[in-house]
Amino acid sequence: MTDASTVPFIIAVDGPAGSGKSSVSKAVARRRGYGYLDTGAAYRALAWHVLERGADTADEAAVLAAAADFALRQGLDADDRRVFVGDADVTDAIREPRVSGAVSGVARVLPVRAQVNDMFRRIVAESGYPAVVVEGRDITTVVAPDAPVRILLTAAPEVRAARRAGELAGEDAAAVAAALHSRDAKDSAVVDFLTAAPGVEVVDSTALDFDQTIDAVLAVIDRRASDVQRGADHG
Ligand SMILES: Nc1ncnc2c1ncn2[C@@H]1O[C@H](COP(=O)(O)OP(=O)(O)O)[C@@H](O)[C@H]1O
Ligand SMILES: Nc1ccn([C@@H]2O[C@H](COP(=O)(O)OP(=O)(O)O)[C@@H](O)[C@H]2O)c(=O)n1
Repeated sequence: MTDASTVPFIIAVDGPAGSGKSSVSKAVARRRGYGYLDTGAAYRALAWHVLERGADTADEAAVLAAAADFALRQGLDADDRRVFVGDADVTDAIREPRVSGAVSGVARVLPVRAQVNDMFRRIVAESGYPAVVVEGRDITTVVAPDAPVRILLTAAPEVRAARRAGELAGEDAAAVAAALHSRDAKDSAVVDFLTAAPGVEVVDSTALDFDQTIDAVLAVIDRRASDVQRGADHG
């Protein structure tokens, strides 16, 4: 599945927390042999890095300083979700509530967004995969606005909160829900991932189970890919 001469076909997936972006994108990538890029993991790793330096992500100068010295390693293999900052394996640490609570501070710093977006585009371009599913908040609008497939994955707020609470065993469900909604409110002040930009297809997973959501996303990919092919045939 790796051919460095291939320009990857990008499948851009955005949506709020707990909508299923990571799990659904990963499953789609596995089924099709595509690459998978979790852009939120990079923001989380940078937030971890800021905290590790004893700083606060509310301090923009501290975020910028940490970003200037940020050695992130993250692959595109859906079966290898490990994330490193330097030699530290931060795969589990970046999912901890202290990092989730700090990450929006990193995400609101615009020069940081520009820096990580360049990194995402480079990782995808050099990946060698025929196609890459890239998921986050601003992939359909900023990182890859020309992607042939652009999807906004949504679900009702209470459904998203319940899904996230189900993952964080031992955490208080009401506290998890409050943290998730507060993070969405902060994040959506920076980029709009609650409404679909023109040309972006909405997949609402509120009433869909996990497999049905995967099928809905695959159906969009196949439809868009055949539109692209038809355009090429007639162009
Ligand atoms: N359609 C669905 N039905 C039920 N559970 C789902 C569905 N989509 C995702 N999940 C589960 O919800 C949780 C949150 O999904 P996740 O992929 O982490 O969301 P996001 O990346 O958008 O925050 C995971 O445990 C995942 O397995
Ligand atoms: N493209 C992206 C992806 C994530 N983020 C930030 O990174 C955080 C973590 O993203 P995530 O995708 O891991 O979050 P979940 O949806 O998994 O809860 C978000 O809360 C945003 O602050 C962003 O600003 N832009």
